[in-house]
Amino acid sequence: MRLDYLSIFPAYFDVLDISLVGKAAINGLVEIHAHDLRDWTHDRHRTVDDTPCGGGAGMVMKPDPWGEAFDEIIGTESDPSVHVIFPAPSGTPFTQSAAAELSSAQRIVFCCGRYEGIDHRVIDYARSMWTVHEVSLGDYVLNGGEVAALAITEAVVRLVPGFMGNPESLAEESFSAGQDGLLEYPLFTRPVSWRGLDVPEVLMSGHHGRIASWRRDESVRLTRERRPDLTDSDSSGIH
Ligand SMILES: Nc1cc(-c2ccc3ccn(Cc4ccccc4)c3c2)n[nH]1
Repeated sequence: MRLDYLSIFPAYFDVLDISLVGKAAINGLVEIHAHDLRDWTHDRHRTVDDTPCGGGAGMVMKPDPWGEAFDEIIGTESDPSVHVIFPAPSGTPFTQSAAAELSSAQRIVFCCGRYEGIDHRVIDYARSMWTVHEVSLGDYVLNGGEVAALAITEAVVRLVPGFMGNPESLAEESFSAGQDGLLEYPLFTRPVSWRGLDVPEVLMSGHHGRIASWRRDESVRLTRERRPDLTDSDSSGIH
């Protein structure tokens, strides 16, 4: 899997060399390429923004640098196997199932906007050439797309076959299909007693049936408390 990042702050992606994603890069599972959008400007000030047509506050990212960067990084041929991701507050909420779908992609290009956003013709052009995803991380406002690109990268790469040492652990995570779309139950490890707080006895009983039942009950309880929106979905085991 090749991952490209287009941004006016490409150094944001240096962190990928440190983390787990860095290991995947070393193992050849993923290739990481960060690019400075200003490399595709031609004026002395390396300008990437301009005032919004129709007025309004803030600045909008000009289409020209994006188009030239696309030509060089992706090419001028249409290819639906290339996934181009535009993080945006107006995007579709990013989900675990979207991460799972993207984990089989061979090529993902993250377009990280700043200012008030990117000229919409850039997205329209990308849609005419590749498979485009406008995604939101959640209902809160970031200053640009870089943090969202990092989060999406981690969610996707950890699902790439061969990346996780123990793929079985993926099945038990919150939001995974194996968890029936429920939140993960509380976790404990040694010591059994810590600052007057004890591990639930059932977990020390060695009785696998009771342990499984306790964990299920805890997942249902937590999901009902914190994410009632998940309790009605078809994928959840509770209705
Ligand atoms: N989930 C999520 C995504 C973003 C996001 C993504 C890309 C950009 C590019 C510029 N901004 C700043 C901005 C703030 C408010 C309104 C419009 C643009 C971005 C924010 N915020 N929150």
